[in-house]
Amino acid sequence: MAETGQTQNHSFSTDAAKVLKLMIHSLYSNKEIFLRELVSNAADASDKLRFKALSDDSLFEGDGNLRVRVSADKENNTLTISDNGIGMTHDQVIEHLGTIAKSGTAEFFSQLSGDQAADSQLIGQFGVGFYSAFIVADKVTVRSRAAGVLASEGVEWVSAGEGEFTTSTIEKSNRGTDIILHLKEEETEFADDWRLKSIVTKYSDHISVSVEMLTPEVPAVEAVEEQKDADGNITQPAVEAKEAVPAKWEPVNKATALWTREKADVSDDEYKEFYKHVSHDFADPLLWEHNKVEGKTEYTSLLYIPTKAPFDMYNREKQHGLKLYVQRVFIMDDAEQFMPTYLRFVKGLLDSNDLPLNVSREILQDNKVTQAIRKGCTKRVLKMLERLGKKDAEQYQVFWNEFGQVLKEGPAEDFGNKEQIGKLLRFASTNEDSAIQNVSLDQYVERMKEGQEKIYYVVADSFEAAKNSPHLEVFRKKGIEVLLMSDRIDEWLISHLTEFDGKQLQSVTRGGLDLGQMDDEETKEAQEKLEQEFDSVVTRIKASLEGKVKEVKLSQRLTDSPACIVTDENDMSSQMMKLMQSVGQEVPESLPIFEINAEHELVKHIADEQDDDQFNQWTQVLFEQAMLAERGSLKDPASFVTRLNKLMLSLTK
Ligand SMILES: Nc1ncnc2c1ncn2[C@@H]1O[C@H](COP(=O)(O)OP(=O)(O)OP(=O)(O)O)[C@@H](O)[C@H]1O
Repeated sequence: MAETGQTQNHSFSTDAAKVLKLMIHSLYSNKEIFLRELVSNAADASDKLRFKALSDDSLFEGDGNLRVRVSADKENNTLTISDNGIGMTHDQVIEHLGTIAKSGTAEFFSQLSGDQAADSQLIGQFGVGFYSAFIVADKVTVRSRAAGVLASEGVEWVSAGEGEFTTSTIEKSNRGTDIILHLKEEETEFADDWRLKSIVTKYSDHISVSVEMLTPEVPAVEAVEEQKDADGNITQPAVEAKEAVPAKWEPVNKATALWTREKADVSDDEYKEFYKHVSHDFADPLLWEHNKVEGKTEYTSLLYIPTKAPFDMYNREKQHGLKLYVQRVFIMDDAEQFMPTYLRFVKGLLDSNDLPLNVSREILQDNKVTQAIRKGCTKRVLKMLERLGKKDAEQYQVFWNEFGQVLKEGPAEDFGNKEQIGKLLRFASTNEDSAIQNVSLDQYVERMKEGQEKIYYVVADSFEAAKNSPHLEVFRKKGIEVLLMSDRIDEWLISHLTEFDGKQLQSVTRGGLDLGQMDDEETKEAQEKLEQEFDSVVTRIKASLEGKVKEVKLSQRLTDSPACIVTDENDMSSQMMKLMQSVGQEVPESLPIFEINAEHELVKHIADEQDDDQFNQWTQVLFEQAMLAERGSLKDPASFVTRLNKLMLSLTK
């Protein structure tokens, strides 16, 4: 560490100047939020100290009255946010304030467009926290001393937000952090007490730490005796003596932890502001629920569903979870034990009366109370979403578009709530043939045709591929709805969601197609007749494709295409094979079933072909075409092209 007074120069770890410039530009129209961010950090620092002091009281250094102070100096155009929380060491300052952003930043910032409205949403998702100070300041000084270290081990961090910062060791007698903003010339409004007070009450009323501002000194008043002129008229009224009232720090926020209040006493705006404090999100939440649970396990939960997904939501390793309080004392951030991974977008907090104050992540892991709360919270979120889905389809769609992919991990992770999660899923379907995923399984079941027993779906690489799959032909003809799935996770989802509402989910590309009672007797008879007629052709094709197919069948699913590939009931689906291959996994060899459409002109043509060589060529081409349509690639594409060319050439003769 440097000697006191010695200054060290550092560079920010990313393209900081650019990032800051973009951020300032994007957030400028809502610049006052910098104060919310800084007060929020200061309140967090107080919470952290209170928690640490549970096991080491001496960290309070005799001052357990934790508060945040906001003060302005008009003359020097500065604004100071000061806390007596946990503070930071020299190394922590470099770690926390020297990294403008976390991993994935470069990629994230490449998405910014220069359009202020769109960018501010993106930046909000990203969370700028401390650095929002640079929206209004051209220089920021941070002076901090960590709780429990010597006064001489304070640290000062200074930066103009242009890619570099300096640190030096300072003497700081009081514990905690002072953030001093040297306001830009045009931002004098933030050195005005009234303005500051109104921002603090607007954004920070609900946080549990007291935010104080200095009420200026009222000077003493000397007593004056009443004086009258000769006619008895008062020329000088009496003035009573008053003692000077010294300047005083007074709380300007309510400082009652919002979740401890009665629901009926909390306004929507207060819930929204509190969300921004706990989540570091800039946008309003989509919905929330606040509950006091009584009974065997007692706790309060305040759970929020965000409107926008954070930029790194798909990273399953990313920290997530709820803030945990025990008897109103902050214990930890990101307590992931209370939410399953597929609900990792849920933000908010829990306050438990049943956990010990010295609870650690390890204790939480294997704890009955944790399990009961997790179960309760999971059910609550699922219910909350189900209600939204029923009440407001438009809002639900906003949710689904942001978080649907994550929710699809649910049935695999949370078997017990499979049916409940199933109700929340939305898919594209042949009902509308649009890529928008807005069909629920309940809606599907409602629309099922008479005699239809299963829920049909197709999984493909893209929506277009799913929509145009030859396997859908007979379903379209009969007017049976099929769910069109094309998200990467869908195959995984469907392998865990095999039933809904007592109805089996059935892939249209798999196994024998049994449309059950939906085929009338006439159709069945016609099919049997065709099968007899084509018996020898099928045997011939089978011989021609020896070693390449498991079986050859007359298709019941095709109307327009000559042939298609079907996966045997117990084999791995084409989509799962592709998924495994894409992550470098070995895929067990399994032969497909080849189905031909006896009504198709090409198939009729082959059936009549007497020349064995020609017959083989046609069969191979039909087979390879079907493989291409289903799997997207061929083992030997060059031979396919040669064969096709040869056949086309023969047609020109
Ligand atoms: N007043 C403070 N006292 C102690 N530590 C602080 C203070 N302000 C900031 N920090 C530290 O600096 C870190 C970075 O703060 P910053 O506001 O940039 O991000 P954040 O609050 O962690 O999250 P987000 O980026 O989502 O806002 C904090 O996590 C905290 O460790």
